[in-house]
Amino acid sequence: MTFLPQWRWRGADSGAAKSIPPSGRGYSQLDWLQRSRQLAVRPSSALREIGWEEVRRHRSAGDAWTVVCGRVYDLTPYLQYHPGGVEVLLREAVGGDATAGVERTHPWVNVELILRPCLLGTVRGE
Ligand code: HEM
Repeated sequence: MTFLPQWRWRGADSGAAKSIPPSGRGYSQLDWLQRSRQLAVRPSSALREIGWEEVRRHRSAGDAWTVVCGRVYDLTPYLQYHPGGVEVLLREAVGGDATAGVERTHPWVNVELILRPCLLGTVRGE
């Protein structure tokens, strides 16, 4: 059996070796679980309604908000742990609505659970 380090496995569709996540060891979903436990989950009293114009202002790798199913998340700490890589999130999630992308690529992923410490509130009007 050929051993592939976890950031260079073969994609089921392409067969080509991928180089994601980009940062090497220490960025698996289990590492995120460990990291996320160090982040405080906001109490429900701290959650708020957030407008789209505010979401759109947080659109960089250092300040990355997104919306999935009407919930607003600060994705910044999760970016480097995303198994699909950082770039796709910056392109299709950050500063906007990631719901369609999640549904298209991995509808089975429990975003609500994974991003629990990242939850900021809900989108106004949804
Ligand atoms: C914003 C919240 C998101 C979370 C929490 C998340 C989480 C995850 C997780 C856990 C996986 C591994 C799934 C598995 O192996 O079964 C994954 C893979 C992937 N994600 Fe996401 N994702 C998010 C958004 C997105 C978006 C918006 C896109 C693209 C539009 C995307 C593209 C991908 C791709 C392409 C993979 C597959 C990587 C591979 O195996 O080659 N993700 N994501």
